[in-house]
Amino acid sequence: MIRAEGVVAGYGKQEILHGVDVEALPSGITAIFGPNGSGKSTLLKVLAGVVDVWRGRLFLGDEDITRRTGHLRTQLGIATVPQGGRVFPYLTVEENLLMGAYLVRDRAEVRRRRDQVLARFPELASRLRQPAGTLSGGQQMLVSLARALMHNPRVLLLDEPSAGLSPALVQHAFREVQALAQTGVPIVLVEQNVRQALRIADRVYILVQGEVRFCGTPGELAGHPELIQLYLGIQNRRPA
Ligand SMILES: Nc1ncnc2c1ncn2[C@@H]1O[C@H](COP(=O)(O)OP(=O)(O)OP(=O)(O)O)[C@@H](O)[C@H]1O
Repeated sequence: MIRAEGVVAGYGKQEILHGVDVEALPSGITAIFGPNGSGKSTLLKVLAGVVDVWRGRLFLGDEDITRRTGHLRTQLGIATVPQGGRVFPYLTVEENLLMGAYLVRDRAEVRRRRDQVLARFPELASRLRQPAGTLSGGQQMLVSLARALMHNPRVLLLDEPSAGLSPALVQHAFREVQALAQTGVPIVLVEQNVRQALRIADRVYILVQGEVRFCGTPGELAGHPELIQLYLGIQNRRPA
């Protein structure tokens, strides 16, 4: 699965990640938590190929992808849903979905994936001709997830799918993410909403100032109330 080994990366001259080792589970949800500015989104961008690796290596399965461009990584099956979901607002829902399969030449295959994705997200099926920018925040998030699935990804990188959603929609978004993971797509999830994310995570990393401070299961994390309180802002002993 996707793996970072001793990754050092940053912006300009500013080093943000100082030798990060992270390995996503081959199935299920690997959650990355940590305080604001600790480098979580940067790590996802490094995995996606948006931010360059300065030192260290990245692997997808056995393949070294450290020097692969973002475009090539997409071809290899790494799909990203950026923070806030981001749809193409003036394109219809259907056009947004088709953008997700832009690498696929075979039209029948594109139709097959589209039908599969719409079966997964039936509330989008009745809105195919609607400009995506006119959908609610929660629906836009579904469009982003659906578009990422059109890639038929080997791994899905999700950056704060709950950002900007109302509490009811947050629940909905997490249910969808969990359901996606249960279909067999491994997910790397960056989330501020730690309580909700802990309910669905299978492995947890805590990143602090660009370094990994914890790796384990949610159950193992529950045995470290000091980490939970210090870095995740949760007061009670049991996180979920
Ligand atoms: N494009 C950029 N150029 C320069 N610095 C950046 C850029 N993007 C992020 N940074 C800096 O990198 C550091 C880590 O940011 P990052 O967004 O990865 O943190 P984060 O853990 O995802 O934070 P948050 O939880 O607040 O989203 C921050 O100090 C941020 O200001």
